[in-house]
Amino acid sequence: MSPEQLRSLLISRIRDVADYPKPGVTFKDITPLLADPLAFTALTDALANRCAEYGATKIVGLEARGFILGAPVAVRAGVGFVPARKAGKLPGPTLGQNYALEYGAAEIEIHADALSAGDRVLVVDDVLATGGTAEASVELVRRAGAQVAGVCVLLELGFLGGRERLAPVLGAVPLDALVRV
Ligand SMILES: O=P(O)(O)OC[C@H]1O[C@H](OP(=O)(O)OP(=O)(O)O)[C@H](O)[C@@H]1O
Ligand SMILES: Nc1ncnc2[nH]cnc12
Repeated sequence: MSPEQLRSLLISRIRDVADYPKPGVTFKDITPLLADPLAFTALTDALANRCAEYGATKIVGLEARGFILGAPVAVRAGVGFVPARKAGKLPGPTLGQNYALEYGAAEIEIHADALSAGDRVLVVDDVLATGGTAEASVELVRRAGAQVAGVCVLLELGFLGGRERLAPVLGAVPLDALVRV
């Protein structure tokens, strides 16, 4: 499948929901994509290819939708999966990071011993909106002593400026969106 065919397939399986979860927000619902095995497999394969390209040794997936996308990518790419969870859910000692997102604020945590100095991490999430979540995850990975190899999202909402916000944080680290609107 060409990149353009992949893009068309993926975008055709993302549904717009007006005024959710707040008035004025158009929510990008990926559940139709998850329900289509062809589209979900194509997405998983594309992200697993990025993982190999960037030489990543671990996937960090962001709760909750980043878990759904990131876990099969880790299996397909043959690397470990590290969950970045919303605060208070991990049982061991954690590192945490507060952040704001398009429609609220939150804190994510990873286990303090989940990553080591030799790890190269691919951060996987479904949507890049304001970039608050991605920025927090990059900070967490670096505070855990690992290197960020790349950030990959299914969908970038370009008009919210996440890419511009992340540019100084990422430097030469690639930020890859399979679909941009
Ligand atoms: O770029 P930002 O403005 O930070 O927004 C992007 C984040 O928002 C959504 O997560 P949400 O916290 O709604 O979590 P969910 O996956 O649990 O639905 C989405 O899955 C991204 O993680
Ligand atoms: N508009 C949006 N749709 C889906 N997920 C999001 N995360 C942040 N903004 C979002």
